[in-house]
Amino acid sequence: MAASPTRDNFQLVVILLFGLIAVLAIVPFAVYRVMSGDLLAAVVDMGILACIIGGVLYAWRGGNVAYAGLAVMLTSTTGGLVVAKMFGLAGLFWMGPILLANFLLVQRRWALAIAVAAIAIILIEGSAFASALEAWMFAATASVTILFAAVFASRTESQRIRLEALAAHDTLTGAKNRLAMEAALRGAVAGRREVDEPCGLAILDLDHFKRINDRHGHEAGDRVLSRFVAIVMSRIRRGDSLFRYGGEEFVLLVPGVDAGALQRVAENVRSAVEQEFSSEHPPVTVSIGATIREPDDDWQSWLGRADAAMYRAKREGRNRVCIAGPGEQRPVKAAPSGKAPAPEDAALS
Ligand SMILES: Nc1nc2c(ncn2[C@@H]2O[C@H](COP(=O)(O)OP(=O)(O)OP(=O)(O)O)[C@@H](O)[C@H]2O)c(=O)[nH]1
Repeated sequence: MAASPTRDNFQLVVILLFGLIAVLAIVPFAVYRVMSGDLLAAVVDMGILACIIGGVLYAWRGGNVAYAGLAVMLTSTTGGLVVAKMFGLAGLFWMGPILLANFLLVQRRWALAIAVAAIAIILIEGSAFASALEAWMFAATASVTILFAAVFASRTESQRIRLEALAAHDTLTGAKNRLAMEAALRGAVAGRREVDEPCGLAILDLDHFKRINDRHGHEAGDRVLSRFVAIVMSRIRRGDSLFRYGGEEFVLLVPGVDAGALQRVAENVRSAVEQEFSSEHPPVTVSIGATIREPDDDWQSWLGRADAAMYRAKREGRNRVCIAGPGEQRPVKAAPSGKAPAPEDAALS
């Protein structure tokens, strides 16, 4: 099933909602202006609406949401200024919601800068006010409004960033989680069509991890998992990503490497783990299966090949790196009649 474009895109959702609210708010006024013979005002209303809808459609059809947000903000704020000029104090009522919405549409500093500029233009132009007191009251209320909006936007932003980090990371080890892994592998396979650079993938599985739990307890096992992740993270580049695939199994995505470089990265990780845990009893080691993305891979076949190589590393004695051969697959043992074939896991226990 195709993913909805709004599912993971908060900014796109905000822009779409803004467009919907703009239609609901502006269309009745445009109709009223036409019916009361004020065609110029109706044209202004429809012009503002057309520009906002253009920005919304651009974002919806895959355009850059940051640019779309800026375009929608500039259109609505300019529209608000024109309406204030045409209708005086009554037209100024629109500026409150417009300046508030800007904090949802674009980054805080842009919203703040545009709000200050819009308030300054209205005050300097001055035709909306019958007295200095009115101008002061507008300046004070508008300033308080944008200050609250800025504080609220800042809190919302930091909470959203924390929630996104929580949703993408494994809480025990800090590695990215399986959900993030699937998205990253899908992206790497799709990106192949745009950038023709090689990309490596490795599965890292701790050896005999059950023994650590059995001898030292589950909490000691947890500490080993966290230390393992810290060791791997210290050996990989900024653009590489480590994911917890499940239990004591991890996936490492290494963009921009060929098979030789991938083997060196994996070997470096393997020997670092061996060294760092050499004084433990039992010693902790890792088996690694790695492979380069092939032109006709989907993410599952790519991962499956790395898994087959990791399985071979286990069979060949553990604590080693195996690079998948072309078309390598995890062997299956003959199943009893009537049952689906199962991987030869029994041989590893
Ligand atoms: N402490 C701890 N243990 C975990 C966690 N997740 C999975 N495990 C344990 O990891 C162990 C995995 O055992 P196996 O699948 O038999 O693998 P293994 O002992 O590493 O053996 P090989 O992979 O064949 O080398 C099980 O005992 C799980 O309980 C976790 O989050 N914390």
